[in-house]
Amino acid sequence: MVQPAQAVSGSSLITVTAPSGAGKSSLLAALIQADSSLRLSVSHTTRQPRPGEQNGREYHFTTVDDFKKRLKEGEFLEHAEVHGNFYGTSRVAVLNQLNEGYDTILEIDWQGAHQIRRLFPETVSIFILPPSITALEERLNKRGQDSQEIIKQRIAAADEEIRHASEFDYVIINNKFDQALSKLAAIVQTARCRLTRQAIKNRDLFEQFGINCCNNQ
Ligand SMILES: Nc1nc2c(ncn2[C@@H]2O[C@H](COP(=O)(O)OP(=O)(O)O)[C@@H](O)[C@H]2O)c(=O)[nH]1
Ligand SMILES: Nc1ncnc2c1ncn2[C@@H]1O[C@H](COP(=O)(O)OP(=O)(O)O)[C@@H](O)[C@H]1O
Repeated sequence: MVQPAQAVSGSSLITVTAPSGAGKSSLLAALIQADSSLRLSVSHTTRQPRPGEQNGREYHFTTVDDFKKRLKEGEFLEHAEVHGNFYGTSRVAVLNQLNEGYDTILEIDWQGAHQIRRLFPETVSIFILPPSITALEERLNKRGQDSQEIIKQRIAAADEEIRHASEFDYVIINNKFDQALSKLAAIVQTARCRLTRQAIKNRDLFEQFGINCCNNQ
């Protein structure tokens, strides 16, 4: 069986999924700050920017028409509708990052993680749980960036999202932030070793994904 794109350049592809407010963005920001060889993929979304969010940094913000056009043109490695908005991962951007030698994290919902797992079975998938639904609600309120209506919608969706946690390779409960961060860092490190070993076996994917050959294996 052909193996994942992460393998082709010796870089790893990892997915991180969590209900809104569980703390995935905060954990990933801290992880990436401490490790310059890790990169996050910047998704396209039709959601409205929150206060402080910058186009091209948190997301590439776009319209529904533009998103659908990109989708039709095959631009996305995976995509999903989440909380009434479209989200998608740019195929070219991810493959370029992997090619440049960056281990790449996709912060995507369970539907996207499912698509990535089907495309690249060796991808390591991580699900982050909040300690409780009450904590989730408190965190979304404390974050203070969404309306009460949106917060309610996200809390209501959390139950269904959490049902998918058992499909993931690893589940982390984000109760104490520093402990969750240590666990995430350890899992990412293990994933990188595993995926780099796998890379050596999968050179046939270079051509399939249009990736330049690398010299580091
Ligand atoms: N499938 C998929 N999901 C995404 C993508 N980008 C973000 N998401 C997910 O969309 C959901 C909503 O994200 P967002 O609106 O930023 O809200 P947040 O979860 O409260 O930070 C989260 O579950 C994200 O992981 C993507 O490119 N693809
Ligand atoms: N372990 C934690 N304990 C308390 N608050 C947290 C913890 N982790 C994250 N938060 C806070 O919860 C809120 C939501 O976190 P965020 O990273 O935006 O979640 P997500 O990206 O999953 O929607 C933020 O205000 C963040 O500072």
